[in-house]
Amino acid sequence: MEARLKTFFAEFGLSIEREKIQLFERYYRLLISENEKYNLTAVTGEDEVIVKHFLDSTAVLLYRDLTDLNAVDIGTGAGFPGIPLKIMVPGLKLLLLDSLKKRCQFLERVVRELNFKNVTVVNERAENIGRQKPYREIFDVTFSRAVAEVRVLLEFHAPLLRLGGETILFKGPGVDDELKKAEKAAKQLGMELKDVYYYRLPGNFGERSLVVYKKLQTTPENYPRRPGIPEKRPL
Ligand SMILES: C[S@@+](CC[C@H](N)C(=O)[O-])C[C@H]1O[C@@H](n2cnc3c(N)ncnc32)[C@H](O)[C@@H]1O
Repeated sequence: MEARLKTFFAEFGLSIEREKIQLFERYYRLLISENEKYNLTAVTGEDEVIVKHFLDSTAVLLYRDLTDLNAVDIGTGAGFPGIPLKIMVPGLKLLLLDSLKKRCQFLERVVRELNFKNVTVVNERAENIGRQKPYREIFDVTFSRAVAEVRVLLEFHAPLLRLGGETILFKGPGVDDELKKAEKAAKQLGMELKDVYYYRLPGNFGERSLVVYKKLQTTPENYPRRPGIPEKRPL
């Protein structure tokens, strides 16, 4: 696996040291051995996991540095993009948030076995944590991959983000419709679309995009609304 990881990371434009390769290998082994028990991922082939999960999660590093930032990964599932980003940027302070208890139990194990510092796992819904004082408006950067449409995600992310912070959403190649639909939500929540970066995964695994919003105003106190409402009645 070491050679495959090196090749794919180099093709993607990122350099990776030996210790990081070893952490990815341990993470891969845990993901595969615990997949049945925790229902973690449909993707299990070595190349596919490396490219579609590991590399894709690190795409943000092609565009910006995350060293020492305070980050939350909302709807992290088996740890994407949070865990690969933590491997690549050991100084990242990270909260891994997911509403599924089983996935959080798996993440606790990853944190223990990979010996991560400054990583917290919270089993909660984004709508609930966003209303709680210790978490509200404290994060420099917030991520989500494959969780919901942009206008729903903005309601999850904006309340957790500090003023001037950035929300980074991992999306497929065609995001124009979603961005248009999210214009009203962005305005209401004090967020502004800053950039959309398009990139191609190595090995013909397809195209993706990163959608970046910046927080310009404090989020009104009535957001996020109660669990389930953002999806049922998006802004
Ligand atoms: C399709 S999975 C994607 C997981 C991971 N981000 C990835 O890219 O592989 C969506 C995850 O979001 C979580 N999720 C969905 N809605 C959520 C919410 N409102 N609050 C917290 N987690 C949520 C689910 O439990 C699930 O693990």
